Amino acid sequence: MDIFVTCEKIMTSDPKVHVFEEVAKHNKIKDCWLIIHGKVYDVTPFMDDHPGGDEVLLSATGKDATNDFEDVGHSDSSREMMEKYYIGEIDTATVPLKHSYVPPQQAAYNPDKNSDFSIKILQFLVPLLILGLAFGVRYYTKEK
Ligand code: HEM
Repeated sequence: MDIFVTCEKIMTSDPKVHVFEEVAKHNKIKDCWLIIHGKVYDVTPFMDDHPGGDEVLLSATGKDATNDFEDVGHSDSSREMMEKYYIGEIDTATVPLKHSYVPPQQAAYNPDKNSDFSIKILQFLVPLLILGLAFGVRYYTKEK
């Protein structure tokens, strides 16, 4: 009876909650932990057998690997397989936020800017200069 109560306690007891910093340390072939869908998996025994290879599993350590896992389109059987490696939950508050891309600030387009103004002046002056030059050449080379 006592054993039954102990077993029930273990099965219904709260899962271990890991902090990100601790999970991220397990980033080796012989010691590899992953965070997928808020759960922590110790996939060390699975490294050699993972059909996608051990390199991808290693590259998914030290971060929330949910997107990497889902991007592959893992089968239902692979999801069932995961249960074998489940070792607890992740304290989501400790997971660093993803850096989202912030586009560089661009100066608003302003047609009255100085550079635009000088281009307009040049557009007007250059043809005048060419015309003046042409008249000058004609004047000095004219037979007297
Ligand atoms: C506990 C975690 C994981 C388990 C149990 C697991 C299991 C499996 C299984 C059984 C397959 C064979 C295909 C299928 O049945 O879906 C597979 C393929 C694959 N997995 Fe995982 N996987 C895990 C995590 C990951 C992660 C985090 C990544 C990515 C970083 C990954 C990348 C891949 C790749 C690239 C393939 C090969 C797909 C192909 O060539 O068709 N896996 N995985």
